This record gives sequence, structure tokens and C-alpha cells, in this order.
Amino acid sequence: MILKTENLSHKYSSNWAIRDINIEIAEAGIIGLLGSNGAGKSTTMNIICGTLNQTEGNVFINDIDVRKHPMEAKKQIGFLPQTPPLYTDLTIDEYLVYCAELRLMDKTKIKAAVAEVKERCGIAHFSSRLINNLSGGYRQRVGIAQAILHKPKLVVMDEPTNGLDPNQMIEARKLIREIAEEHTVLFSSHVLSEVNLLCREVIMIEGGRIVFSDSMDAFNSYAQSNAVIIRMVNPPATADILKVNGVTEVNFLSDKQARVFFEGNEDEITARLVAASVAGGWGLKEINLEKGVLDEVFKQLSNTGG
Ligand SMILES: Nc1ncnc2c1ncn2[C@@H]1O[C@H](COP(=O)(O)OP(=O)(O)OP(=O)(O)O)[C@@H](O)[C@H]1O
Repeated sequence: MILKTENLSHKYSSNWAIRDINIEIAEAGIIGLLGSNGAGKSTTMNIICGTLNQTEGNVFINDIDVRKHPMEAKKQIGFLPQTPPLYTDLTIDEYLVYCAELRLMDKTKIKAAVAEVKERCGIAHFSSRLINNLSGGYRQRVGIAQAILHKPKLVVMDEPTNGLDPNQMIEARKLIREIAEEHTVLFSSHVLSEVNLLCREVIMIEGGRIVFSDSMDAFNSYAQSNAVIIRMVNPPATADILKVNGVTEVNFLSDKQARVFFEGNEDEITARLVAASVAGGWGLKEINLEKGVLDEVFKQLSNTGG
């Protein structure tokens, strides 16, 4: 397992910022941590990377407990925090060598590793330029370079495209995709479309809790689908509900309760289900359009640029 968190919870003073965060990442690829501002993304990432000590729960990187063996675990992690930890009065070369030393990399391998990572991130031509004199997009690349310098298994990036202009964003996404060919990337964003563009899997966090965790495809079909929850005294077979015009999928939640996904107008589907119930003797007791926390969150995220 590349990353595993067990009931991760954190309290700043008296309030829980995150609660029972369980994440399991077994395969390479790009995994998005999606959530609106204040959802708990940075808190989760800081704990995963060992820069913040959790109040409760455990983190394992490559099966190594981060709290018990921080040095070993940190060798497997590259972290780009929300504000990249750049020393702006150093040149790119000086800074990357310094980072390599901090990472306790083998001295004889530092030069080659720095050269390789500069090439990778497209910053080799600025090797001796002061970080202070770089544009935001290039600074971000330097931040990414320090995160992958030691070839970690897991690269964690906290809102890596935030604050970049549209062209820089395209470049940064390209770089993230390239990095994901060799590393597992966990990145956070509050922009749904960004996660959609990049990720294989999405973990959505809201109010400090995971509210969705599945493939991007599952996320999209959930986000686009409409559903009603119906409660019946004499539920028919699934096939009978599927016969109602506009119904696309039926999932029974209990003997008497089903989630009915539909296409089209909600008033029309309600009328048709009521009619089908009367005709078929389903004994419809309740019908409610599904409105959960996710609907609100989707709206919020879609409005922030998605
Ligand atoms: N140092 C701190 N002290 C007290 N509360 C904090 C601290 N850092 C974060 N919080 C609170 O914890 C909650 C989660 O914050 P966090 O920064 O993890 O969210 P986020 O999803 O990363 O949001 P953003 O995208 O705005 O950074 C928020 O309610 C925030 O106000």
C-alpha cells in the first residue's frame, strides 16, 4: 500500500478540523483531494507528510508508520505545500542542492539528481538565476522539483495550480501528468474541473470528513444523475420500476426503500412513479428528491471555476 490513513483526526485548539479520514492508495496514478476552502485538505496533507502531528489516527507510507519512523517514511514522500518552501535569495541550483542535503541524499548522487530534476521540470536554463527573480509559474516548478528530487514513491501537492495564470496552469498540469508516470501523486484542489482533468480517482472532503471516494467516472455519473428515494409498502421487482419511462437505474437500499435514478424532469418522474404505484399496487408512502451534502458541495465547487 503506497498510502494508508487510519481514522485520521485533527483538532486545532477545541475544534476538529478533520475527522476519521481513511484513505487507501494502492496503485500509481493521480488521486485528487477535492474540497471547498476550509474543508480540511491542507490539514490532511500536512499530517500525511509529517509536518503536522495528528491528534488521532495513523498514517502509513509504503507500510511505514510516519509517526513512529518519520525519517524512513519521509524518504518516500515528496511534498509541495500550499506555499512552496522556497529560499528566494538562493539560485535554483543552490536551493536544490540544499534540499538534497536536507533529504540526506547520498552526496555522490546529488549533482546528477539535481540536473535530472531541472531537466524534468523545464528549469535547467535558469539554473543560476535567483529564485526571487523567477515568475510565479517557474517558482512553482522549482517547488515541484524539490518535491520529486529524491524520487519518492508518493508526491503530495497542495493546490499546485492555485495562483497560476491559464497558460502556467496548462504547463503545470502537463508536468504533474509526467510526474505521475513514475510516482503516485496526491494533489488537492477546490476546483472540480481541475480534478476532472487530471485524476483517476477522487476523494472528496467536506467539513473535515470524506463524503465521496471513488473513481472519477463514478464521481461524474453521481454528479450528473438525478435520483429520488421512494418508500413503498409492497415494493415491486426492480424490473417493474425500470419500466417507468425515464428511470435509468434502481438500487434497493432496504426491503422497502429504493434509490431511483432518472433522466429528465423531476415533476414528471414523480407523477409517473405515483401512477405506476397506483397501477401496480406498490403502496408508495414517500417520494423525495435526493438532496445530500454532495449536491450542495458540487454547486459550490462548480461555481469556483469548475
Ligand atoms: N493553525 C490552525 N489553527 C486553527 N484552525 C486551523 C488552523 N489551520 C486550519 N484551521 C482550520 O481547520 C479547518 C481546515 O483547514 P484546512 O486548511 O485544512 O482546509 P483546506 O481544505 O486546506 O482549505 P484551504 O483550501 O482554504 O486551505 C478550517 O476550518 C480552518 O479554519
